[in-house]
Amino acid sequence: MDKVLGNTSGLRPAQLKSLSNLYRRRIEPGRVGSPELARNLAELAFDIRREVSVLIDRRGRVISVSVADAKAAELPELRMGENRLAGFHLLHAHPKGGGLSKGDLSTLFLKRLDAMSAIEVRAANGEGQPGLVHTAHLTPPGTVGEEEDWRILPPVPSFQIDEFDLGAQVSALEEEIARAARTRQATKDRERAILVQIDQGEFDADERLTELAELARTAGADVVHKELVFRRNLKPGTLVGAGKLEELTSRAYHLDAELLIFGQELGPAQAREIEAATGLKIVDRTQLILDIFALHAQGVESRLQVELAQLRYMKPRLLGAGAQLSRIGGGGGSAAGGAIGTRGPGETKLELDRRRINDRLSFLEKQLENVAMRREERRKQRSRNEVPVVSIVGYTNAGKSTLLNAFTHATDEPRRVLAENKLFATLRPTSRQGFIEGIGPVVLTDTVGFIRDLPKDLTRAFRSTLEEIGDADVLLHVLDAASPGADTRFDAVNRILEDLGFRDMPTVVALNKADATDEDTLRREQGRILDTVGEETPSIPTSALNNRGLTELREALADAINRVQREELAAREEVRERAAEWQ
Ligand SMILES: Nc1nc2c(ncn2[C@@H]2O[C@H](COP(=O)(O)OP(=O)(O)OP(=O)(O)O)[C@@H](O)[C@H]2O)c(=O)[nH]1
Ligand SMILES: [Mg+2]
Repeated sequence: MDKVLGNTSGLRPAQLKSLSNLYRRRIEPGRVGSPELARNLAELAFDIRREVSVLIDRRGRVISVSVADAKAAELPELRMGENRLAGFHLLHAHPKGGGLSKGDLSTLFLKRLDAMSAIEVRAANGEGQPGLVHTAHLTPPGTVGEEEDWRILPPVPSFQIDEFDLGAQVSALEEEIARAARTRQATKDRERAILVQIDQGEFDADERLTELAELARTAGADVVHKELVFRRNLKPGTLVGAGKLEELTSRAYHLDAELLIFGQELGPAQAREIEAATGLKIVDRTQLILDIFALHAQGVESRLQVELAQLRYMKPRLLGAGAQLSRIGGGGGSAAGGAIGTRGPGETKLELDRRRINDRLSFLEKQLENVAMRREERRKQRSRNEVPVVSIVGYTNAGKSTLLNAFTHATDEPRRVLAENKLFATLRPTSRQGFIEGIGPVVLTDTVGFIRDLPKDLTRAFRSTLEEIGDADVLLHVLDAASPGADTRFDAVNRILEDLGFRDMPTVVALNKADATDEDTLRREQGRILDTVGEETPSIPTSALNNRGLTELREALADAINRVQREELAAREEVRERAAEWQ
C-alpha cells in the first residue's frame, strides 16, 4: 500500500485503503483532473471530514496523496530550475466547501506549482458530491497591471474539470519566464537585490537603509527595492515574520531579484530559515561588509585580516549546515569574481572543511602577528625621526584619501592613493610626506574608514591597523558634511575612537565636501561640533576636490602640532625638574 501522507490518525483501515488507491489514478496529461477523480476526492474528504490533496505530475500520474490542506501537503523536495515551474499541480477537496483559500494561493506561489485547484464538497443523500472546481495559476513575473501573483479562473462544475488546457497554460507561462530570463542574462551582470532594514524605533533607521544601499552598490549589487520594516519585537526565526517574507518573495519574483540583503546581522539558524521560506539567497550586513573588504583587500596584511574575519564569521555558520557549506564552496572564487556574500581574498579558503578551519585560523593569527611585529619595527624607526605624524580618520567615503592626495599634491600617479566613490576603498594604511608651513615635513597617514556597528570580527582582525592610528601626534577627522546624517556619522567615528582609547588625542575636523552643500549647513555642523567636542577641536570647511580650505586646515594642524610639541616639551621639562629636585 502506498503511503498516505499527512494527518491520518484515527482513520479506519478501509478509509486508508481508499486513500491509498488514489495513487493508481491516472488523468489525461495537461488537464487539472478528471470528473472521476473529482468525485473520488469529494467522497473521501466528506467521509473523513478532512481535506484530501493529490499532487499530479505532467504525465497525469498521482505522485502523492495527503490528508492535509494545501499548505501542509507534503511536496517533494523541489529542484526548481530558476526558469521553470515545479512540474506538478495540486488538486484537493474542501469538505467544508469554499473556493481557494489564502493558504492555497500562497502555496501555489511559493512552491511555483503548475496550478492549484480546490473542489467544493457538497453533501447529498449522506454522501459527498463534487461541487464547483476553483483553479488558479501563476502570472508571468513582472506582469504590468496584474494585481496578484496568480490568476483565479472562473469556477466550473466538476464534470467540466477536464476542459481547461493546463498544458498549454504551463508552456505559455514557462516560455514567458524563460524569455524574461534571457533578457535578464543579456542585460545584467550585477546581482539584483532587495534590501530590508528593520526599524525598531532607532532615530537613524532611514540612514541605515541608505547606507545599506551604498554598501550593496559597492559590493556590486543592483538594488531594485529597499524597505524599512517596522518591528518593535523581532520574531526569533524569521525576524520579520512569515507574512512579510511572503510579501518579499512575491516582490523578488516580480522584480526578478535573487538576493535578499538584511541590514542587521543574522544568526546562522535565522539565515537558514529565511532562505528556506523565500528560496532567495540571503546576505546580511556583516557579510556584505566582509565581501567589500574581500574585494578591496590588497597587500599581504589586508588579505590575511579579511580572511581571518571571514573565517571567524563563517565558522559557526558552517557547523551543521551541510547544504550551505557546499554553496559557499561553489560560489567562492577570486576576489574579483564570485557571487555576493561568497567572495574571498586571493585564493579562497572558504571551501575548507570544518575540521581544517581551526588550523587555518591559528595559521592566520600567527601570520598576522609576524606582520604586526615587522610593522612595530618600522614604527620605532619612524618615531626616532621625530617627524610629526597626522592620522586621517573618519567615516568611510568621507573623502580621506582624496584629502590626502590634495594635501600632498599627489594628484598624479604614482604617488596618488586610490580614492573612489565606494565604501572601504582604502584598507591599508598609507603614509605620505607632506609639508606644513611653520612645522616642516609631516607624515600623513590614510587608513581604513569607519562605519557604525563595525562587525566585531572585522574590528578584531583590523585591530593592529586601527591601533596604528594611536601613533599619530594629531588626528585629522574627515567628515562628509554634505550627505545627510553627518552628525550620526561624526558620533559613530568618535565612539570607535573612544573604544580604541584615542578619544583624548588632539583632533582637527575637516568638514569635507563643502562644495556640495551650503554655508548654512556648514555653520550648523560647526556649531554642533563645537557643542559636542568643544573649542579644543576646531572644524574647518574643506573641499578636497576643489582645494578649498586647505590653507586653513594646514594652519589648524600646525596649531595642534605646536600644542602637542609644547606639551611634550613641558612634560619633559617637568621630568627634568623633578629629577633635579632629587639630586
Ligand atoms: N563633492 C566632493 N566629493 C568629494 C570630496 N572629497 C572626496 N569626494 C568624493 O567622495 C568619494 C570618496 O572619496 P575617498 O577619498 O575615496 O573617501 P575615503 O574617505 O578615503 O573612503 P574609504 O577609503 O572608502 O573609507 C569619491 O568619489 C571622491 O571623489 C569633496 O571635497 N567634494
Ligand atoms: Mg580611502
